Amino acid sequence: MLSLRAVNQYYGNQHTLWDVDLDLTPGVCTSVIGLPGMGKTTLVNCITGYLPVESGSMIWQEAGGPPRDLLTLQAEHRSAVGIGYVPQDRRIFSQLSVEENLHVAMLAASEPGSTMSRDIYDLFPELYGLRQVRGAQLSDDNQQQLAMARALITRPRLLILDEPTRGLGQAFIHKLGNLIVRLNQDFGMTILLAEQHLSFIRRVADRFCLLHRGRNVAEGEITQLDEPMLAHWMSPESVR
Ligand SMILES: Nc1ncnc2c1ncn2[C@@H]1O[C@H](COP(=O)(O)OP(=O)(O)OP(=O)(O)O)[C@@H](O)[C@H]1O
Repeated sequence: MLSLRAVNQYYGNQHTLWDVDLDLTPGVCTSVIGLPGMGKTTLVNCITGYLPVESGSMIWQEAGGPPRDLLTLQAEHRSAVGIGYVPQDRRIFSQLSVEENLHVAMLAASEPGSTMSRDIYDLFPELYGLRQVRGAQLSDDNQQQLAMARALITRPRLLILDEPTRGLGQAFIHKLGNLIVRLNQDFGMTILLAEQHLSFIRRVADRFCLLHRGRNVAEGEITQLDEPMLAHWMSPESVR
């Protein structure tokens, strides 16, 4: 579905991503893991188009469709090809109600004639009772649900989540895990999850890609993410 080859990114003259290769397979949940500052957010922002890439390629291809060079598309056009994004800071409109936030997302998706679907409230039943409540008045858990609902209302084929568990309690994290598994297994959605919460990653992801100082140093099935690998790349000593 999405193939990255030799992606390099710089912040000014700071070389941040180094020759990153990554393949996302349809229907598979892949987690980009790594300690803080290793480049997870930078990588997802390069895929969504919010950050420019210095060199490399990103090819998007769906079954039966032609390959498309994502790097030629602006961020808003990448969402139109089927990429939904839930950023770490959620970016919901705090002065708009839940329903207005969802309407804005639908308008931005530029699907002429599409109407607000009740399906989204089937996935997020708590939001139904909060339709008229402004974003700023929602709890953190409900803001996260709204950010996900906003990304899902455009029916993406690839959903990208950047540290969705950050700052949230265990009960909500459990519920979030159930939702991600459901989207992946029941709806066949391809998911890219930037995370560092290991038990959550093990529960929801099929595959991992481990970033260390902006390089993809290991990848594979989630069952291959074993203790020696974690000790080597994800312990405090590994940043020295
Ligand atoms: N806007 C920016 N300008 C300059 N450097 C940045 C910027 N954003 C991130 N960086 C740097 O790029 C590197 C990778 O950061 P990034 O946020 O991608 O890591 P991360 O793995 O997502 O970390 P975290 O888990 O803390 O979100 C870090 O050294 C960070 O300080």
